[in-house]
Amino acid sequence: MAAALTLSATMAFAADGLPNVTILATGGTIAGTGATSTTTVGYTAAKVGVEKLIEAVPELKKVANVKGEQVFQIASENMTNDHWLKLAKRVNELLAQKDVDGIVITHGTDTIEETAYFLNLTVKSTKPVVIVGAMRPSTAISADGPVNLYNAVTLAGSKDAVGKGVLVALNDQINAGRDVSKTNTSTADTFRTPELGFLGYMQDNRPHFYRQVVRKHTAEAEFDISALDSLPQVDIVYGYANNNRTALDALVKAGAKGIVHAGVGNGSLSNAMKPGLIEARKQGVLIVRSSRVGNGIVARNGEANDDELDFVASDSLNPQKARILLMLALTKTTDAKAIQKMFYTY
Ligand SMILES: NC(=O)C[C@H](N)C(=O)O
Repeated sequence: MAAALTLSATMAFAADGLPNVTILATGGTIAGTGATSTTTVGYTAAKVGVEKLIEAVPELKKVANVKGEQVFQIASENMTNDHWLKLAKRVNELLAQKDVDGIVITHGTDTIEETAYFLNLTVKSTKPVVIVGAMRPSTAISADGPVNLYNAVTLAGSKDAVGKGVLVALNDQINAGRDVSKTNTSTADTFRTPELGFLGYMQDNRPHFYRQVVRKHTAEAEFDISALDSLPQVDIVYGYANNNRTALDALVKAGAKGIVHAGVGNGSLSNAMKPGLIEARKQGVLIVRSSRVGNGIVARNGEANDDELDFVASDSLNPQKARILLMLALTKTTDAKAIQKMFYTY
């Protein structure tokens, strides 16, 4: 295990009594600029640097000693496995330092839920990690970035956030990185944990927690990316009426080691798709049955006989999160039964 890992951590706080929070900036709309103050949709993401983001919220100084680092500057639709590996390694390096109490990551909202789950499984510390974004660019009359950033820094500097896994905080709500999803293309209240609910509120300069995720994460997770410079190729195929296996076959031919099937309903497989998945499995490709529904459990041996087909059921992970767990699982094993266990653990 790498020397930089902190398996259990307490927050030290600086001499002035404030926590030391590092903001890692990665781009997104929170750093976006529009042509006018009323432009809320047709803007350019990833333009404003981390120092400017910090300067825009002088109130941050009251809640933490804040340092900023520009890790990259992208719209989050361009997020890649390489970006995740770089980010997770930097987070682990920083959290191993005694003078870092928490991390905030500013991020585009389109893939926030994926980065949050990736870090939830690869950060080796119990110190708070909070991901934040905005739905409106920094230049908008109604910009949500400043208050979201203020709340995220407050949360990352709070002892209440220790050991809670990677958190996503926007719109005064705290969501778990495992479960949160973007549910609306453009409104400020887009981040939700459908049905299971969010964990708590940010209000009056402090977090108010009401629930906690019981699945393993961060310091308890078994995945170690410290020596990795790539991840196994895992892709997603989508279920829909009148579908076919063309995309699936192309992905398998292109070298996919795993396929997540975003099936209809409870992860159902059409007669057109099923033979392709069975063939792929026979060639050694791991198959995870997930659902495009976005809510609920895909039950093992429910809509397909996973025992017989040697498939994995995604439990409650949506396809994009199932892809992340399958990639990390494949860094440890290619045994479908062992991977199924991971889907019930994380
Ligand atoms: N609101 C946003 O941040 C959307 C933007 N496309 C991004 O994910 O970078």
